[in-house]
Amino acid sequence: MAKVGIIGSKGRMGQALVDAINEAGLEHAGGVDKGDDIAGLAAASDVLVDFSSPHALETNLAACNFAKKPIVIGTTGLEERHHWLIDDAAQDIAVLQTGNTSLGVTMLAALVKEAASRLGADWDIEIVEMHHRMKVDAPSGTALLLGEAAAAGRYVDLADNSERGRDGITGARKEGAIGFASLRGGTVAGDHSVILAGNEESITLSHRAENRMIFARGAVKAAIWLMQQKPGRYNMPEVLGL
Ligand SMILES: NC(=O)C1=CN([C@@H]2O[C@H](COP(=O)(O)OP(=O)(O)OC[C@H]3O[C@@H](n4cnc5c(N)ncnc54)[C@H](OP(=O)(O)O)[C@@H]3O)[C@@H](O)[C@H]2O)C=CC1
Ligand SMILES: O=C(O)C1=N[C@H](C(=O)O)C[C@H](O)C1
Repeated sequence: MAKVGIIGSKGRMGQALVDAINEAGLEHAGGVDKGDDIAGLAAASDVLVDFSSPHALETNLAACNFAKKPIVIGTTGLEERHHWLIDDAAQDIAVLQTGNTSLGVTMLAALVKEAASRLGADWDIEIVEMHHRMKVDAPSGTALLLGEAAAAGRYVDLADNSERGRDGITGARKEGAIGFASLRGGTVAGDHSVILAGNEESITLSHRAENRMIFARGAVKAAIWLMQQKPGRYNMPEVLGL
């Protein structure tokens, strides 16, 4: 039976993961939180799943690389330097990083890419997300993933076209911009809408997470799949065949 180690085990996602691991008939190899022994966990696990903090990423990747174990990274709030670290580690071990492990969001991203590629740049794209009051990063990893999908559909770079944190006299919207807005409150597990606003008509593509088990089940599915892969960097569409 495959042994799954959890990074961020006492957190909201870590707890949901324990249920998903049991539900899938896998073994829980143990878990770590801030200050715990990640090297020991990596040695004891067949695959690791990380829902913790960007601050932990470098150490986590080093431990997985040393033990030659694959890792699923669901942690969000990652910066460019974190993606370089992931690319580097993926030369030696299998790594899957995603802002959202659910089937629904993976499908939504494919629909957003398709819509963005078929509609002209005169259709303005805005991404709105709402999460629980404890969330520490914005925009959400999912919002950024959906922004990347829209940008890929338009064959442009998200970094050159995103508009974040509008406030005050912002001036008119730039043509081709992909806008982000983040709401925080209550216990919302994760709501995302991508609005494509044209002249006198608009389309809204949305996803609502009703609870965290959708993320946990997706992460376990990804972990099982990742154990069979060669070193490299992978994503959820590959796991789900979308
Ligand atoms: N990709 C996806 O589908 C999803 C991603 N997420 C992301 O997962 C992450 C965790 O979310 P959530 O569970 O709600 O957050 P929580 O704050 O509930 O849990 C985070 C856990 O990580 C631990 N942690 C913090 N720093 C470290 C560290 N340096 N090393 C090891 N463990 C550490 C915390 O331990 P301690 O209390 O000791 O600090 C805590 O137990 C977030 O980035 C979130 O956005 C969430 C849901 C789905
Ligand atoms: O922090 C959360 O809770 C979530 N984080 C992920 C994100 O940043 O998109 C995924 C999900 O929406 C829940």
